[in-house]
Amino acid sequence: MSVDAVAGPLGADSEVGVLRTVMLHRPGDELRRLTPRNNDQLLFDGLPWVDRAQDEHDAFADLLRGRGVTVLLLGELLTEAMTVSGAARMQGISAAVDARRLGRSLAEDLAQHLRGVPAAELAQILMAGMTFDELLEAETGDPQPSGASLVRRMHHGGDFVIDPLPNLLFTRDSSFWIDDRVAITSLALPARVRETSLTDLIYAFHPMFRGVRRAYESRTAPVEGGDVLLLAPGVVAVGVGERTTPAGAEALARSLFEDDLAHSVLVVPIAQERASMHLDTVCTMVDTDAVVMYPAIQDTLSAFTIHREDAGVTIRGGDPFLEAAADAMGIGKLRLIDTGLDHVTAEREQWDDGNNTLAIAPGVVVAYERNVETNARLEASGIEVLRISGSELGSGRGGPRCMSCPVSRERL
Ligand SMILES: NC(=[NH2+])NCCC[C@H](N)C(=O)O
Repeated sequence: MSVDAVAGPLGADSEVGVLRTVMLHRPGDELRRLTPRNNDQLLFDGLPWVDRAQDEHDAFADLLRGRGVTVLLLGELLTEAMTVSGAARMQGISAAVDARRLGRSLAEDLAQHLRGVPAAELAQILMAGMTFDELLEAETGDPQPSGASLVRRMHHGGDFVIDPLPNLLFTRDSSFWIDDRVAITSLALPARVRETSLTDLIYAFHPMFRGVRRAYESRTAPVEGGDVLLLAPGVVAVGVGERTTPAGAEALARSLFEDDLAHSVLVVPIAQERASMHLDTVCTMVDTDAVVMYPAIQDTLSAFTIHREDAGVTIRGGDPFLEAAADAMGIGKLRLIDTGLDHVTAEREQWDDGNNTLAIAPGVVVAYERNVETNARLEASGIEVLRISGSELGSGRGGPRCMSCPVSRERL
C-alpha cells in the first residue's frame, strides 16, 4: 500500500462530509475463537458464522469502494507497519505479552518466540491471539522453552497466552479523527483494552500516517469512539454511559479546547446498558442538520454543554439534546428524523443497530437491510439508504458506523 493511497487530506470535521477514505477491519480468525463459554466476556451476543460474516463485510467494503471511497484494512496496515518498522513490532509484542498474567518465565519465552515471527504472521497473532498449545507447537524451531513455567503446567492447552480481539471489527471505537488529528482512545472493558495498542502502532509507524499529530494524548480516562459524534466543525457530542466515563468526557473536552479542535462539547448521558453501549447505538447524523434517533429516548435525551470561554470553561446542564446541539452548531434546528415506530419494532431495530448509520455524504447513509421500518422512514424523509446485510456481522452488536473509522472526509 503506498503513501498516496489515502484519498483526500487526512481527517474529518463532521459526521457527514463526503467520505474519501475509511479504515475497516475484515473479520478474521479472531472471530473463530468465540465459544459459548467466552462470548459474553468477549462482548458478542452469539457465535457468528465467520465465512458469512466475511462475505457480508466484503460486500460492505465493495459498496463503499463503488461510491469512490478508499478502503484501508486494519490487518493490512498492521502488517505493513510492522514490516517497515522493528520498533512497531516491539510495541505490538510488548503490549501482547502480559507478564503479570503469564509469569516471568512464560512471558520471556513468548516474547522470544514472537520476536522471531515474520510481520504478517505476527499481525495475525496480535489480532487472533494464541493458545498455550499453539505456542508449544510453534516453539519447535526456537531454543527450547525454559520448562520452568508453573503457569504453563497449570493451564489448559486451549487457554489463551494472548487473548483474541474479536471487537477489532468495530474500528470506530479504538481511534477517531478530528480535524487533521487522530485520537487513540482509551477503551473501558478488559476485552478491548489491547485494541488501542494496535491502532497506536499503525498511526505511529505506518508511512501513510507519518507526521500526523495526535488529539487526546493524555488518555487519562475511558473514551470510546462510538460515543464521539462530530456534530459540526468545532462542535462535538460525547456520550457518557457504559463506556465513556464523566472523567473521560471532561478530559476529552479539555484536550480538544487546548488543541483548538472544538469550542463546544455536549456531554450526553445515555443508559448504562448493553443495548446502548455507545451514543452511536441510539443516535447518528444522517445530514448536516439531521439525526436519526431511537424513539424511546427522543423526549428525554439531554446534554451538558461545555463551552470554551476566554477565561476558562462554562458548563450548562440539563438542556434537551436537540436544542443544545442546534444552539452549539449555530443552526436554527437540528432535524430529528422521526421513525415514528411502535415501541416493540423500535426496540428491536435499535438492538439491531438501525440507528447506527454511516453517512458517506450529506443525506446518504449505509444501514443494515434488516431494519426495514427504520430504513423506510429514513427514505420517506429524503435520506438515501444504501443497504448491507449484517445477519452475521450484527452478532457483535455493531452496525455500519461502529464498523468504520473515517480517515478522510471532505470538510464541510
Ligand atoms: N461504536 C459502537 N457502537 N461499537 C459497537 C461495539 C460492539 C462491541 N461488541 C462492544 O461491545 O464493544
